[in-house]
Amino acid sequence: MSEETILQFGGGRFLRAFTDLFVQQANEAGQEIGQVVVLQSTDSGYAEKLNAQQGRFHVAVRGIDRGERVDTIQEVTCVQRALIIQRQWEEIVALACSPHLRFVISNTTEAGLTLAADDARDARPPASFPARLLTLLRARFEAGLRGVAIIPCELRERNADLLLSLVLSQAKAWQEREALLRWLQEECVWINTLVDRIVTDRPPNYTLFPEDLLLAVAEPYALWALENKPLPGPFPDLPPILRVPNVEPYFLRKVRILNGAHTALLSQAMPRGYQTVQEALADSEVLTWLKRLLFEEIVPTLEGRVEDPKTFAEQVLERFANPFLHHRLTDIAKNHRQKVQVRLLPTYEEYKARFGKTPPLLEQAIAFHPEGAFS
Ligand SMILES: NC(=O)c1ccc[n+]([C@@H]2O[C@H](COP(=O)([O-])OP(=O)(O)OC[C@H]3O[C@@H](n4cnc5c(N)ncnc54)[C@H](O)[C@@H]3O)[C@@H](O)[C@H]2O)c1
Ligand SMILES: O=P(O)(O)OC[C@@H](O)[C@@H](O)[C@H](O)[C@H](O)CO
Repeated sequence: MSEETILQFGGGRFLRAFTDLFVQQANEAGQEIGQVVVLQSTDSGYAEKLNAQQGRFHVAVRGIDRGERVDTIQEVTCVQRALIIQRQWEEIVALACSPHLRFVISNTTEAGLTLAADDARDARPPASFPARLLTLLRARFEAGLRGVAIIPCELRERNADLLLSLVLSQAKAWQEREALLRWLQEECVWINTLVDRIVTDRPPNYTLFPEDLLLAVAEPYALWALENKPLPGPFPDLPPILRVPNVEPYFLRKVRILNGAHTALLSQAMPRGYQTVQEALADSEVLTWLKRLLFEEIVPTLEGRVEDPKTFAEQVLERFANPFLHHRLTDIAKNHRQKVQVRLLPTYEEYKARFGKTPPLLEQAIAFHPEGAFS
């Protein structure tokens, strides 16, 4: 199927090795999902690279899966084109009014799920991601077309509900019509999700497809939990994709354990001068600290609330040790303060409330500021 059915805010390595790879695999399995158009929000430059490569790139899946070594590579060809929001807004508005469009997928990081002060209704484009989305959906509504499914991948609790509330706030600030507000809530489907797969750039020693500037490296593990609401068209149906009544327990377990451990690890690894997660965990002192954090402070706050947090934490340690990944600490340190708020502080507060004392390792991790680590 050659129609462009998916509008994707963001084309970073995570979306390439996760949603795009799934769309590719589903298309190859005859599921007829359609093609993706990537929208570049920042000046990261990947749109030019994607277009120069005719939308094609490779995903290497590398690691150990149930004791077996996995080292595969797959070409992804489902990205039709990439558009730059600042320069090609009118083309993007036209695409939003395509009858073929069914899904809007996003990964705009922690920075994307906020409104900008004084965003102008007639700006082309508006400044914030929610205001841009509102403008595109309004164009679609005014064209008399059916709603779409909005599937955010940002690691925020109830990410779709949050995005909808931001879109509605912006719509009220712009005094949009009631009919549009109803259409957004009743004709569009807002799907809360939880994503999980560690994705890194090409490691220095990986020599396949040297001409591919967009090659991403992923671990074999992948989980995409999506709220099970009716969708406007075929969506990838693959083993890593779970349609569930409620994504909350998946979010809580993954973000508090895996992302919490990553963010906390910086406090031990950066001052020691390590560059990657794998290097840091080869240091037995750092590994022991991380295990204590996980099993003495994080897992106890999740017992009885999510399924088997201890086993999940053990699996996370194995995933972190994946010798084929080159996971840079500087990538994990981006937007650090916002990550601490979501990934560590709630555990800290819940630990104090549940056990009546301060968790010492979490306290250390929360006090750490990566900017100061190199000074
Ligand atoms: N890499 C992973 O292992 C992984 C796994 C799960 C989730 N994630 C999510 O991916 C994000 C990081 O992405 P990546 O690993 O692909 O890194 P990346 O640097 O390759 O891509 C970052 C993406 O975020 C977008 N972005 C950054 N700032 C933005 C802003 N202010 N407004 C709109 N968009 C913005 C960029 O355009 C790009 O698409 C994290 O926030 C996390 O939520 C990453
Ligand atoms: O991608 P970030 O910057 O939000 O967080 C860094 C890592 O914790 C994250 O990328 C994990 O590897 C990922 O969330 C695993 O699913």
